Amino acid sequence: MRDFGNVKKVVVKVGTSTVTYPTGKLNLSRLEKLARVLSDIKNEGRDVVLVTSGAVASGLGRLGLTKNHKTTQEKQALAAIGQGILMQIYEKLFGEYGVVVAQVLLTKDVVDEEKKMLNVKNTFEYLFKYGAIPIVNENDVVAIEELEFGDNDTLSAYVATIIDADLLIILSDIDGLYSGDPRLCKDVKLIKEVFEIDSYVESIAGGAGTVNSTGGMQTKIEAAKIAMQHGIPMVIANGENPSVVKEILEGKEIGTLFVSKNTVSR
Ligand SMILES: Nc1ncnc2c1ncn2[C@@H]1O[C@H](COP(=O)(O)OP(=O)(O)O)[C@@H](O)[C@H]1O
Ligand SMILES: N[C@@H](CCC(=O)OP(=O)(O)O)C(=O)O
Repeated sequence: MRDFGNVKKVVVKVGTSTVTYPTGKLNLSRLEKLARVLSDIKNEGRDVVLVTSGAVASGLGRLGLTKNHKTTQEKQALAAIGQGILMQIYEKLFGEYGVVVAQVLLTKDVVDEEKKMLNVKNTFEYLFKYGAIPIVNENDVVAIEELEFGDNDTLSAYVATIIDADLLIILSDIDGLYSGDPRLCKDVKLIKEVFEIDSYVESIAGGAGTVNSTGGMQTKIEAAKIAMQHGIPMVIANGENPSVVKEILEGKEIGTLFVSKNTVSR
């Protein structure tokens, strides 16, 4: 068993493959379960942040387009269309559980500028005071790094450091970090715990698995580095059934845990 009994602040990141179908349409049954479990862990008394991808895919889905060969500018416009679609469904689903949500669009440079970072930190603080669940995505109209490198994973790690989270959970379309990309290699094994991001870990992390996703395991390892440097444990788990979030918090050994050896248990 893992000891997450004292986790007060938790950041949960969901990838494009978790919230949308390859058609770009919303995966409603999954989103319903996600809203339910996050509302539930909020009711337990925790501060919860949801970092969500899926804006570009939702834009594609709404327009009936496919991803192939979209330019960065096209993706920016699609993200602007899709972001509203995402917020509309989150507003509806969390609203059913009486939970207030807030849209927070960020760019990663907030961590480089003290003034901006303080503004963001203060906003999160008041959102928690108001009992809201901040729903974060990158501001793709302003920043293009993520659209090119698929980096909501590292954005979620930055958010975890800004709010001084006790745990970061990344939900993906795979059970965790394997000894090789299961889509490409046979006989790969799930790695349960990683205590250090060394050259071996970097070497086994490959790119994205599905048509609308970006970043793959590489950006999740980058996220783990950031989290571990700040003493924040991170778990990668399969978001197929979002109720795993609750099980992870209960200490069940699900997915891959990244924890620096000198991190005291939170
Ligand atoms: N070593 C690895 N272990 C697990 N998955 C890997 C690995 N290397 C590459 N991948 C790929 O990373 C994918 C998950 O990342 P990604 O496609 O970006 O999804 P998400 O939308 O959840 O961010 C997996 O489906 C898998 O194909
Ligand atoms: N801001 C983009 C996120 C792109 C991205 O990082 O996607 P993913 O690899 O699925 O987490 C969007 O909402 O489409």
